Amino acid sequence: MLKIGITGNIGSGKTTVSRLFELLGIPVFYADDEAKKVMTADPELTTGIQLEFGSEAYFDDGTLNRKYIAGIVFNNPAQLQKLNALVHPAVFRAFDAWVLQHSSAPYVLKEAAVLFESGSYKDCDYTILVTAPTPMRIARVMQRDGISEAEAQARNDRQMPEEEKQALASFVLCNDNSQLIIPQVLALHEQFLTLPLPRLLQHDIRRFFSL
Ligand SMILES: CC(C)(COP(=O)(O)OP(=O)(O)OC[C@H]1O[C@@H](n2cnc3c(N)ncnc32)[C@H](O)[C@@H]1O)[C@@H](O)C(=O)NCCC(=O)NCCS
Ligand SMILES: Nc1ncnc2c1ncn2[C@@H]1O[C@H](COP(=O)(O)OP(=O)(O)OP(=O)(O)O)[C@@H](O)[C@H]1O
Repeated sequence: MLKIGITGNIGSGKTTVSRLFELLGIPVFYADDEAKKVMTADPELTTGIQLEFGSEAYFDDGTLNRKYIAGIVFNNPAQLQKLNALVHPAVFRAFDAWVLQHSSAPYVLKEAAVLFESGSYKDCDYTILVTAPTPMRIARVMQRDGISEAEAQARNDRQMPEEEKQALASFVLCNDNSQLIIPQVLALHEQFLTLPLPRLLQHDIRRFFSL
């Protein structure tokens, strides 16, 4: 069974695109959601996070104080690295267990904001990058989350630039409204069902034709 990573910088539309694959019956593991789950459910992790970021990291009822943590980590790369080092191993383990539960699917998707930054793309057979220009992505996130331009920009600045990700991705989906997204998803789905080329070969073909 193929494991396909799907990512894109903030506001690119990777969750929207992943939902389209779900409509086609493809199981999707949402790493960002899983991260939040383990950050409240795994006692070792909650202790580690409190030791690193203080007891304000959680509300009295045990829920995660996302705004507080976001305020720290998205303005300080070293703090973000510490949080990633605590959280990512637990998410990787959860993904491995999840894959075993979906072994009858033709392929599965792992949706992750930091697929390339975390190195978890190396565990995928193929990767999809969803792209859109930065101002469009920032505007989408401001509208979706009701955050300021500076807050959205700070998160964007903590991510690897889109151009660097394009060089690593097996497939690129353009979600800037210049091309319809559903036909792009359908074409990729057909390809994954019928043409499971090894990742390296696919990557080399794309590079050869400058796709
Ligand atoms: C700091 C937290 C609590 C903020 O939560 P909040 O609900 O406000 O944001 P959310 O998780 O939905 O993230 C929104 C967007 O921020 C960006 N983002 C999130 N985590 C990271 C990260 N580690 N590095 C860079 N950008 C990130 C992504 O574009 C993401 O889609 C949360 O993002 C978090 O715990 N991040 C660290 C864990 C992590 O890496 N998760 C993602 C993949 S496992
Ligand atoms: N093609 C599109 N046209 C207009 N709006 C879109 C399009 N694609 C996504 N959006 C909207 O943009 C916002 C961001 O999309 P989405 O949540 O899928 O992005 P994301 O890459 O998962 O973001 P994040 O990294 O913040 O989790 C959402 O409100 C979504 O409805």
